[in-house]
Amino acid sequence: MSSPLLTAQQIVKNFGGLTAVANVSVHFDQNELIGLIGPNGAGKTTLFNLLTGVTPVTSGAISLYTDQGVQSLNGKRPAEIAQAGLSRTFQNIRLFKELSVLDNVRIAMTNHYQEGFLASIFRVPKFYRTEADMTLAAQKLLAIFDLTSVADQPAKNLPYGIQRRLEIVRALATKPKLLFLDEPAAGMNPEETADLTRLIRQVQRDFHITIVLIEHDMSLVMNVVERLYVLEHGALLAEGTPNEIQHNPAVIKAYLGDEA
Ligand SMILES: Nc1ncnc2c1ncn2[C@@H]1O[C@H](COP(=O)(O)OP(=O)(O)OP(=O)(O)O)[C@@H](O)[C@H]1O
Repeated sequence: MSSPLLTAQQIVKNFGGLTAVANVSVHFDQNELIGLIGPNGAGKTTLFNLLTGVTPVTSGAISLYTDQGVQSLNGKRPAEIAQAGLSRTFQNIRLFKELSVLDNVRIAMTNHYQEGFLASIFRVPKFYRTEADMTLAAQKLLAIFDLTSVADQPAKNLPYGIQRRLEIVRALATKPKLLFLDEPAAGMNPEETADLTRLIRQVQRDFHITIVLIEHDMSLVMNVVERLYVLEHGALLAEGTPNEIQHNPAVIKAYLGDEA
């Protein structure tokens, strides 16, 4: 039996008259790799924003299962949610472009515990004793992701696919229990997408974390995830294994129709 990590029950988000997320319930278990798919405007990014505190829910309950019991995430700010163990990447790349690859990772580590960029930049987070320890940990992460040779380069010099990889490293630098990836393969060529697929699998396995992935690239999703949720017009259309989803008539009609 898998144990739950995060549950969202009957989540609703209204933007004025528009219901972007309509009564959606999902659960993500420990060490799971889950896909979230659906047509444009289905509410996928909004759901990520709700779960990570970027946008407040209109109604519904978000609960995180921890060693200390169940913790409600409702009303928590993004920094508090990050501290609770949820980390994410965004659709658009959000690196500090002028800073080195290594500093991008070090800042991500410190951001976990401090609110402001300036306040955090020279502080060492709790889980490292010294700045040297933190730098060593950042270097180790870069090595795992094959980024050692570019550690001293400004992030802006990296090719697009490598920048996206660095974003995942930054999200991992906060030592999350749950990692949300919002279209990590967007804009990548097939070779970069194949590399990324391997990387996501490796991260989930080696870091023993739960990963939730929004993705338009169906080959990536179907190859990598264990379970999928499908959203349409803000509502949950289906849930199942990749095989079940691929054969679900409602999903084929709503989303896979042009690929089936
Ligand atoms: N801040 C906002 N204010 C008003 N409407 C919003 C806001 N954010 C999202 N929406 C609307 O909510 C709906 C869901 O959008 P969302 O971006 O979550 O969809 P998505 O499934 O992530 O789409 P895509 O695959 O194109 O990224 C859309 O109709 C969108 O226009």
